[in-house]
Amino acid sequence: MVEELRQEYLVGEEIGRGRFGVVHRCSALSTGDIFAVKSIDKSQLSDAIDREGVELEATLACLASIDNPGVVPVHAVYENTDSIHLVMELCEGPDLLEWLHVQPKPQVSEPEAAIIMAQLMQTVAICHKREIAHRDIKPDNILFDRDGRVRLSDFGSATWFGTQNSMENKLSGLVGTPCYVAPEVLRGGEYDEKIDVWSAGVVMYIMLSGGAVPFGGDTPADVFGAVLRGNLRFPFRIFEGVSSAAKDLMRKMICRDTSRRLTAEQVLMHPWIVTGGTVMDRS
Ligand SMILES: Nc1ncnc2c1ncn2[C@@H]1O[C@H](COP(=O)(O)OP(=O)(O)OP(=O)(O)O)[C@@H](O)[C@H]1O
Repeated sequence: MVEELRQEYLVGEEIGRGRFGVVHRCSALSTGDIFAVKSIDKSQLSDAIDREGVELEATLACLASIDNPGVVPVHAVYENTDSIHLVMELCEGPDLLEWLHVQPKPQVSEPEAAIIMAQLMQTVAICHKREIAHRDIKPDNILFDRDGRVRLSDFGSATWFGTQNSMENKLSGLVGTPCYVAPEVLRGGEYDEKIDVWSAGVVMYIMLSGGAVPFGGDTPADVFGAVLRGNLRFPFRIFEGVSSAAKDLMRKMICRDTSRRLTAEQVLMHPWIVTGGTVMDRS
């Protein structure tokens, strides 16, 4: 652990763990304020893309969180040659994945899902305006603060697509999580920030289906095949009570043709979001 972190914070119990990071609760020794600290052991990162991601994570998480209440604020960063530690606001609530598992009813209601989607897409729209693509939107990276407000976390796969960074603002690299990743990422060519809209659409589908994924399979290869085919279906037994407005929005987010896929800004203007998921036309 970096010495300055040890001098300024008391690191407590583990509260989360991902592929790269271990997250602990911690308290500032000077004020007693409670935070979360995500620690990444750099020696565990064998892949060049992963190493690049870790270096960028702190910078992009800070940039994304300025005047953007939907991103977990980063309070301090400590780094040495072996590890990097991000001291962040502690999100007290469960992440969306845990929250979906503790739902007493099988499906999230449309108004509940619309609030989550509106907050998520406002956050994503601000990130995209700042030329930051998150590239790993999924329920485990959607946290809730103590007021129940959505906080997008884990900028470990994020990248900056500013004009000086890459030709014609195009991105590349195989990143993301199988069920949520957009087909253009899997195809291996260039892509843009609309990959986040696809992943957010998959999150919406999971919320309204009570946990079913649009593109599943027994192995990652099966999932990738299903994503590449991109054949979006709304099985009647699962989506019987879901409005056609919600399905219309999901079709426009989980859309293989990127020129027709909505931008994050356009998602915010869709009638299902604007009416807070209260459109009553069931189909
Ligand atoms: N600020 C926070 N407050 C509370 N819990 C957090 C916070 N940040 C992360 N966590 C918890 O720690 C877990 C792992 O964090 P995170 O997703 O950032 O790690 P990671 O190694 O980058 O994960 P991934 O495998 O998704 O790349 C999260 O799923 C969440 O439950």
